[in-house]
Amino acid sequence: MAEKKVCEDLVKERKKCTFNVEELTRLIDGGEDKTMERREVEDMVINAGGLSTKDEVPEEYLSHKERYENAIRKASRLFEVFREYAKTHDTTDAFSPTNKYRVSFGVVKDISPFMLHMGMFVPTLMNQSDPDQVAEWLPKALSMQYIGTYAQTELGHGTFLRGLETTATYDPSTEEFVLNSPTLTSYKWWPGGLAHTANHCVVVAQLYTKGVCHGVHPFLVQIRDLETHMPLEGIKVGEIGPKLGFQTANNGFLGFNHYRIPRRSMLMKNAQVLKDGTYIKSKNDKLTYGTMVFVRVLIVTDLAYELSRAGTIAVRYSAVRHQSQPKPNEPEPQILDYVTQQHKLFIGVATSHAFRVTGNWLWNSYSKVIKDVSKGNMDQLPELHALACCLKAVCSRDAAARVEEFRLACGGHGYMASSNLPIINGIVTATITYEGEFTVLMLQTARFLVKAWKEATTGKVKTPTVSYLVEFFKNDRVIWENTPSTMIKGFQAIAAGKIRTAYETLEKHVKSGMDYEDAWNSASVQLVNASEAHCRAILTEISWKEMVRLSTTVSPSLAQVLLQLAELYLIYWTLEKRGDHLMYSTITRDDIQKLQTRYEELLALIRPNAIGLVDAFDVRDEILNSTLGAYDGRVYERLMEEALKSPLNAEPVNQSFHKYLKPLMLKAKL
Ligand SMILES: CCCCC/C=C\C/C=C\C/C=C\CCC(=O)SCCNC(=O)CCNC(=O)[C@H](O)C(C)(C)COP(=O)(O)OP(=O)(O)OC[C@H]1O[C@@H](n2cnc3c(N)ncnc32)[C@H](O)[C@@H]1OP(=O)(O)O
Ligand SMILES: Cc1cc2nc3c(=O)[nH]c(=O)nc-3n(C[C@H](O)[C@H](O)[C@H](O)COP(=O)(O)OP(=O)(O)OC[C@H]3O[C@@H](n4cnc5c(N)ncnc54)[C@H](O)[C@@H]3O)c2cc1C
Repeated sequence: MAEKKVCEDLVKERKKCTFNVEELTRLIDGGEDKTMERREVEDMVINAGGLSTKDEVPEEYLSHKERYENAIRKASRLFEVFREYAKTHDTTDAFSPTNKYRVSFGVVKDISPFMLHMGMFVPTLMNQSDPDQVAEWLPKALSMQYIGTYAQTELGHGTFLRGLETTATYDPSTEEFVLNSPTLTSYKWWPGGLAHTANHCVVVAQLYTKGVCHGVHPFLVQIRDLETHMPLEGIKVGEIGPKLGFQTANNGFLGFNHYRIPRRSMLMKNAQVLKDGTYIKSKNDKLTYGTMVFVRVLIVTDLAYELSRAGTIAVRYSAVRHQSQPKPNEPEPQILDYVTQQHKLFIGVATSHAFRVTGNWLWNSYSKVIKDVSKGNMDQLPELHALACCLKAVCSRDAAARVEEFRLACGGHGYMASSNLPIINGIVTATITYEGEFTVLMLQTARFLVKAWKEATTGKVKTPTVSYLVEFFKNDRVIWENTPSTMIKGFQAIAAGKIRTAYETLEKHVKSGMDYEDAWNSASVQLVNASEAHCRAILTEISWKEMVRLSTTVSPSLAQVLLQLAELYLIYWTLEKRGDHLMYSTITRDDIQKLQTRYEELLALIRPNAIGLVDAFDVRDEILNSTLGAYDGRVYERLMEEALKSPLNAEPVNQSFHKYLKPLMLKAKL
């Protein structure tokens, strides 16, 4: 088939670009070799038989059941393709931010029913099992003989893990654990793939041995027969029903009726139960929560990727869409030329870069701390936990806001399922809740910050990410200059100031006679604000420093663009938080006006590169799945082509006319 022509607007936009798009793509991927490899994987998947979505009825028209079956068919075929690839390639980076397997969105549009298998089941087996268990289970999980999920949340409790009700009681006479769901609220509820996909799962349950409860621990549990896939006796399993998004994730429920599993089914890297029922404690009981920390860390770079998908759609559409006539007798401008539109779009693009570089930095910190933990050194674990919590929470909330802004920037067409913005919205919004709910994670970081504040009052802090607190003691009002380093110092002063205020409020409540827990609750709005401010201080500092560092590794033309994006991100947030800056620095109305002017200058400087910037994200049309965002910009043609796929358009008159409308019309005549 002849290549369809690229829309003239996009041809012109691409000519305006001042930097080498391919150079930026390689930087985003982490190097030329990574870009080549990613493209190789994408070509392999897109061209593999049985995976193309091109000529299919769009999945939104399928029933709930058909949609799941379609997702399973494709996810299975995709796995086969990857299995072939893994025979000759190193695939370990599937568990790192540079993972090249995001191509799966080109196969299953929404969430794959295998997401939890690769995202949490396999990592938990790898990181929580002892070496013998890893040797036995991991090959089976990696080859999909064991299809798994991570079953922790229950109907009654998701946040409060110590409150989980599922029990695993050790019976030394048979050397087995007895799993039981004593109440309705103890049923597992939510795990992805649990409903009809998984035959195994990691179950988090309260461990009882010798009549003593030792808290929650992970167990590997078979739930379905490997031949027939029937639920095993003592297992009640099913699907929880439609949700806002995640339609093909196959989220399920699970109950146990005195269901027996062998002693060695407990994941025993950290804690153990011996044959006689003796309990050996973990060096640190929070190691059981390790998979959650791992996923929270990965979510930050994944959000950057989702922003790159949504941004590509909205920016390309904005270059193709013309609307209104500000100047009489002149053509309608591209909506991308409206400065308000640039304000909606460019901060989303800049945020994608800020999250990617901060996410990579967080991943490096995580890898270092986990290495230390494996040698028995847990010193940095609290700081890592505090960082992962607030970054996951704030980035997911910001990303959801940015995706919504991208959708709004596409006007009515952004509301179409065929734009793919609604599905991306559903995927991103879910991250605010799963893997630790927003407020709950912010309060975890606040616990750390309160301790850090107490430490800082002695003039020293042990952890580098809060060293700014000591600076604040010397000078609690930053002397303002409109420079990046002052803006960063400003965010640190705001964080320190808000931590101090929250801490003082907490102390005041305690001194007034409140229990610490009640005082904490009373101060919790301020504590969440303090966590947010701390996170903004981290995001602004790390994203700026990383972008500056990267700019020294690329050509001058690209360096200029990277610095513009980094500055835009800093100024955007300085302006957003101008009230806070007024409290903790000498910033003046005049400084703020100058920053606003600079912000608008940056929008104008970025404008010619808008299409180049999203082209550099290099999200293929097959992965973008969007009528509005395709590389060729044939927006209207695609919207019509997709509309014509509606089953309602298969016949000129729908039968409901004869059944309902006609009788209604006839009655009107009487
Ligand atoms: C955009 C697409 C993204 C794609 C991402 C990629 C892959 C994704 C794959 C799968 C994800 C898909 C679906 C999601 C699946 C799930 O949601 S799984 C379920 C997740 N559940 C949670 O996250 C539960 C949240 N709750 C908790 O983590 C804990 O219960 C709690 C809130 C932290 C409280 O725990 P508790 O035991 O009560 O602790 P307490 O508050 O008393 O604190 C005690 C001290 O322990 C410290 N601590 C707590 N957690 C950790 C930890 N993980 N590591 C280190 N330390 C920890 C805490 O700070 C306290 O310290 P103090 O010194 O006492 O202050
Ligand atoms: C799409 C999706 C996929 C998921 N996949 C999985 C999965 O695969 N496996 C799995 O085990 N789980 C999964 N979950 C469950 C998820 O991890 C939990 O829903 C999440 O951790 C939040 O817990 P919760 O639902 O109990 O919320 P709740 O804790 O009940 O939250 C409700 C409200 O109460 C507030 N609140 C609760 N505790 C406190 C507190 N201490 N202080 C202040 N406010 C508080 C919260 O801020 C929130 O506003 C999934 C959830 C979703 C939405």
